[in-house]
Amino acid sequence: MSTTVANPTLTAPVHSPDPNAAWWDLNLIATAPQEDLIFWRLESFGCQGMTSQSYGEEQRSIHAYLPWPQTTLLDLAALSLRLQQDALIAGQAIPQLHWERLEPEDWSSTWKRHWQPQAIGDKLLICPAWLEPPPHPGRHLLRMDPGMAFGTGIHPTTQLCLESLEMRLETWGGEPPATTLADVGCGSGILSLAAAVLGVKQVFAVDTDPVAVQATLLNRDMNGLTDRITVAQGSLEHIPQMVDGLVCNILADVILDMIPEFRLVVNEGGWLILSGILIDQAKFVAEMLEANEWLVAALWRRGEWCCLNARMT
Ligand SMILES: C[S@@+](CC[C@H](N)C(=O)[O-])C[C@H]1O[C@@H](n2cnc3c(N)ncnc32)[C@H](O)[C@@H]1O
Repeated sequence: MSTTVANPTLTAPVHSPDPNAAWWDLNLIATAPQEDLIFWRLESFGCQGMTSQSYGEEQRSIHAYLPWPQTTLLDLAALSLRLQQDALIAGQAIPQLHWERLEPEDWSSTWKRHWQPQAIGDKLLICPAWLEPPPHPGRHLLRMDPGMAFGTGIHPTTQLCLESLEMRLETWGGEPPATTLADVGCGSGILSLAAAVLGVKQVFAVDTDPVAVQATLLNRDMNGLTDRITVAQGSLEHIPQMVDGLVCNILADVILDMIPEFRLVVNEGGWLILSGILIDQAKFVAEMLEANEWLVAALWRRGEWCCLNARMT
């Protein structure tokens, strides 16, 4: 059995769920090819903490969470209808949505049960902090407790950024091609941690959400990277110095606004890794990059999501 977790949503305003509130636990049984579309619909609806458990090759049990009582039974019925319509339009089997109410505090621990260690790219193994890591020869171990912040490493956008970082930071002649990096919208800190273990000497992580700042500090210290990662609450303007590279996994709208500012923090010859971008938004983001004298060197895609790698022209 394998497990994937997305925590929490990308498309709703990113905020931290209140562990003192009750939640709806939504469950759908679907097949693997249906998964992307269902995740997309659940995210658009504002669901959080999505998980997908595999049984055999094809079957998936998908869980997602919505706050109670802000979400009424009528809302759930509407979501169910949307999911059915999506499946009909895509010519897929109709998934059945079931829901139950979770009492306060259950939410924060429930999704953790579904999250298992996961190898990403060729060099990383992400392991929930509360589990014993499996053997991981040739891989750097990152122990993560994202708490209520985004960034378990399972969302496609996080994976695309991790894999891009790995490719970018391949050592040539023993020296990694970046010594400083900014991680804008650090969430759990997963990208900062990965960059540090892959060789970046100093990482500057920022996030507007104090919950994310706390999670990054916790994960940084738990992984023995205290002296390599500086964390601040805020955004681009809180990067304290010029950097060689910048990674940013937020939403396309936010990234579009930031693009004109990237040159103010990235050194000559520097590079960008940008995700949180839907595939049909990629063209706008690429055009904005080019208009600001960035060369789009690669586009990596996973499902509906993509990641742009750019360098300064
Ligand atoms: C999708 S999460 C990415 C987390 C992590 N970097 C990853 O790749 O898994 C986006 C994060 O960006 C933060 N954020 C949103 N708008 C921001 C902004 N304008 N400046 C800095 N951080 C922002 C959110 O609080 C959230 O933690």
